[in-house]
Parts: sequence; structure tokens; C-alpha cells
Amino acid sequence: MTLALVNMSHSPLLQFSEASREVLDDLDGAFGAARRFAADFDPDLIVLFAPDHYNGFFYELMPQFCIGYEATGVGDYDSEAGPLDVPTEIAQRLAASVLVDGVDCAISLKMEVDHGAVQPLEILFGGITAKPVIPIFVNCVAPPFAPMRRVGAFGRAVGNFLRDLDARVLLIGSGGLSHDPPVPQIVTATEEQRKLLLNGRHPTAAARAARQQRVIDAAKAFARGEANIRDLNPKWDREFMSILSSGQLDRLDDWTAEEMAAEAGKSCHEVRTWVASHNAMKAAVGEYRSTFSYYRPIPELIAGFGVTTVLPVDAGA
Ligand SMILES: O=C(O)CCC(=O)/C=C/C=C(\O)C(=O)O
Ligand SMILES: [Fe+2]
Repeated sequence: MTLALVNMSHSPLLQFSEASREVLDDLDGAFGAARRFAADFDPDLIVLFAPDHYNGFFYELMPQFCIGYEATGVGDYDSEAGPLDVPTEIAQRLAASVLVDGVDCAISLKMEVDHGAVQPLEILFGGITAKPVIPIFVNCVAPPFAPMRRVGAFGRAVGNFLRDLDARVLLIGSGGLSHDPPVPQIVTATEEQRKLLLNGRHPTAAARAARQQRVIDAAKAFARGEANIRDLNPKWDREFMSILSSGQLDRLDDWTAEEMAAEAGKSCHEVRTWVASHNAMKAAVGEYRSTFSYYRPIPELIAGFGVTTVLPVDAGA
């Protein structure tokens, strides 16, 4: 086993925002660094921790963690649609191993994934079929949430499996830091939103376009300072990133979902993908070190945006 890790925020607004050329070029620089890191590492397998935004997972049956044996991109926000190249037999062994390790984890023989999973594959590798990938859903938008210590335990169970796998594996954690985009909440949902949250699979093109336009409009209003959206919290973001790079992952164990959302917005729970990925890395390799770290609060994307790359301490410089 040889392991490397990329964590990156994603944004459905990347192609649809009014962010300035300077901001987008700055972000492209960070994506370029992560892309070069991924190309240099040249994995033969990607293990991708990603959230979903009510495109593949719904309240009809909402797991906290789910390993995909097969997966398809739904194509939201112009992300690539179609089947991913999932090595089913390895995914099956991974799921069995995680269960034996004591973490109850769902499996899907027909997972549907959205921009949260697809965007890092596009940015790092140019598409969803460039490399074999095992997609792992982590619930980051639908309360109630697993305790953070459980997210850590899940990540470690994945890492324990990877430690004994004869492969070059790139772990990816996909999701934002502080952010509060207008994702409907079950407690405040209108009747129409409730239908979407329960099972809004495969919306019509018109319904998809209306849903997306609402988010695009909210981002424009937020950048003008006019939206009713919680502010980004760069202090919280930097503290979180510094805890991850310190390797002291148990410092996150007692963070509560309520405090996290109050500090950093409801979608900050996407950091759960970073927590799982770092715990997987630590379980598999022991000590790790950060090799690249980018952070910028970007209101036009409604995102505290981070990109990091990580290698085992004993890997060459
Ligand atoms: O379309 C909807 O109703 C949900 C909104 C949505 O998908 C927003 C996604 C935002 C992110 O992925 C993000 O900022 O991390
Ligand atoms: Fe997201």
C-alpha cells in the first residue's frame, strides 16, 4: 500500500459565479498544485469520501456512511454524468472489512453521486472514468449527524483495510469548510421541498434548472451582502485545518453538530469528509505531513475554500 491524500472544497457555483478573474485564477493555482500532486502520485485507485446534496441520498432512507459498489454521476450543475469506474470486488472487500472493524456502514449497488463526488475527479483527473474510484458517501447535509468520533472511527476502519491493500491509493475528501448555501432543511421545508428531501431522485430538467438558479441567485446576493446566509468563518476554517495538519485528530471527537453549524454554517458538516480521509490516512500510514495548503474565503462561491495535499511522513520529499 502507498497512500496520498487530497482534500478540496467543491462548489456547484464554480462555473456560475460572479467571482473576479483574480479570485478564479488564485483558485486555479490551488487546483493546479493538487492536480500536479495527483499526477505525480499516479494512483491506481481513488477512495473518495464525498457528501451528497439530495441528488443520490434522501430522507426516505438516509445512511450516515455508504460504500458504492457501482456508481453513476447525476450531472447536476453541468458535472459529468454517467457511470464511474468502480472496482466492485475491492469495494465489497472494503465494506466487509469496515463492518468487521465495528462500523455499521451501508452499501449501494447503484449509488448516484452529484457534483460533491464528481467535481474533484474532474478537477484532478479530467473526468469520472480516468481512474478506478470507490465512492464513499458521508452524510453531511441531512440531520441528525453521526458524532464526530464516529466519523473518525469510520475513516480509521477504511484506513485499516487500505493498509493491507497492494495498491497506490489516493484518498480524497471533498467538501467545504465554513459555508451555508441554501440547501433546504427538513425542519423548515415547504411541502414541495419536503418531497425533494424525501425522494427527489431524477428531477425534470426544468425542476433541476429552477433548483440550481435559486442557489446561483443566492450566491450573487450573498456576495453583495444581501442574502440571509450565515457568514463564512475563516477563523474556524483555519483552526480546523490546523488541527488536521497537526495530526491530533481526536481533538475533533467532541465537536457537536449543533456547535459546528452555529459557528460555520449548516453545510460545514462537509468537513466530515476531511475528517474521515485524515483518519483513514493516519490509520494506514501512521504519521503524515501536509505538503500543500490553500485557504481563501470566497463569498461569490458561498465557501470557505480549502485545498490541501498530504503524504506519509516517511514518503520521500
Ligand atoms: O439544489 C438544491 O436545492 C441544493 C443546493 C445545493 O446543491 C448546494 C450545494 C452547495 C455545495 O455543494 C457547497 O457549497 O458545498
Ligand atoms: Fe457541497
